Amino acid sequence: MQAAQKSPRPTACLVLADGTIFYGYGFGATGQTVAELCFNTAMTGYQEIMTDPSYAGQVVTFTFPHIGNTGVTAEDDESQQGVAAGMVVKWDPTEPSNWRATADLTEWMTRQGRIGIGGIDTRRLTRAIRQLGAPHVALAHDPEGNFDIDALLQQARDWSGLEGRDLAREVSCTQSYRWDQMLWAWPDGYATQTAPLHKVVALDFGAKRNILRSLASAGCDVTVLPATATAEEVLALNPDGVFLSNGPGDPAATGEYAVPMIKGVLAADLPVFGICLGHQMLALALGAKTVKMNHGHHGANHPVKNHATGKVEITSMNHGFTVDSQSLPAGVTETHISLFDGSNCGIRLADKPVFSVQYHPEASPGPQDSHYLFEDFTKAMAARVPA
Ligand SMILES: NC(=O)CC[C@H](N)C(=O)O
Repeated sequence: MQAAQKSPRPTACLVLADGTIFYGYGFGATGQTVAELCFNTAMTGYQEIMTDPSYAGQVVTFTFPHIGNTGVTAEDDESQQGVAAGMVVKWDPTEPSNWRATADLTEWMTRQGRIGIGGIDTRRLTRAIRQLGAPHVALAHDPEGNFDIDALLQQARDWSGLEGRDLAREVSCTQSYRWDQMLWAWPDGYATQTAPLHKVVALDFGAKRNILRSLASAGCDVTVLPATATAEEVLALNPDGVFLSNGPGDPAATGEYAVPMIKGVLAADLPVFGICLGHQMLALALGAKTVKMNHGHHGANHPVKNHATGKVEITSMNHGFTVDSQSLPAGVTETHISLFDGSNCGIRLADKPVFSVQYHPEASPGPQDSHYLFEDFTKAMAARVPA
């Protein structure tokens, strides 16, 4: 008997604002969504990527073809719910084959209300993203295969994009809370800290859980505050240091609340550490500018040069905006640069333990070369002589 043939009728389509259409097979939720399209080159960690709040407003193209092979497990969620708008893959998601899997990816995508499209020539699509610069797209999934292409194209063209969008406020927690979970494995062995030594206030602009775990494992007692917390609210908790999280959207659109809060914290002379959106916000508060990139950096294999050590760190990245290094004011040192395009990847105040990086030292997913930054932060807090 012949094996059942898959229906040739496409059940999903991806419409780029320039009019290019990709047809494929839908999985996960049905319906349609409009977003910016980016690509991620990581070989693993699709669940962490899909649940990273920094991907709000973006559909992610996975350039690695084996997506779905480790299934999903709640332990790997980087936030409470799927936040990337959708996913594009080359093959239909692979069946899970992993002892940690509690569900398969397609079922999880349905539960999360996220649309997936498989059967796409992701190499061709990635080239289009590089050429067009992160295009606006409409992604639709209909099991009957009925698509109103003109309407989808119009939606992609009408979408206002991420520039000027403040999404951090939307994905942030609304109430403050304490974080107490450790990493299950520390890069140099297992987490050893039992009693937290440093009181840290972490501003949640869309914080990934592994960042909070990394802080806790480095010896921080972490209190998380909503994105719009003021400097007074931060300082009222009497922290030893302040952490600025990653998050989605345009950093410049958060200036109304993030910049005055950071300026207030800097005036209190506390150690400050920022990651990704937190890095961009710190740069803005110090007087620098941020700009939109052509297609951003999204992957787990990006080489970054650390100017202080001369070493190249392989890093995890996810950003579509960047700090304009030409705009860094006097007193702010560029500490790291991307070896892909020379863009800024880190800053530090010359005379204070205030520093931030554009990439993701929490490595979720990704390499752990830059984990030392969490220790640099705790060392700065340990060295601090309270006023
Ligand atoms: N991961 C992040 O924090 C991303 C920061 C910002 N939304 C950007 O795209 O550049």
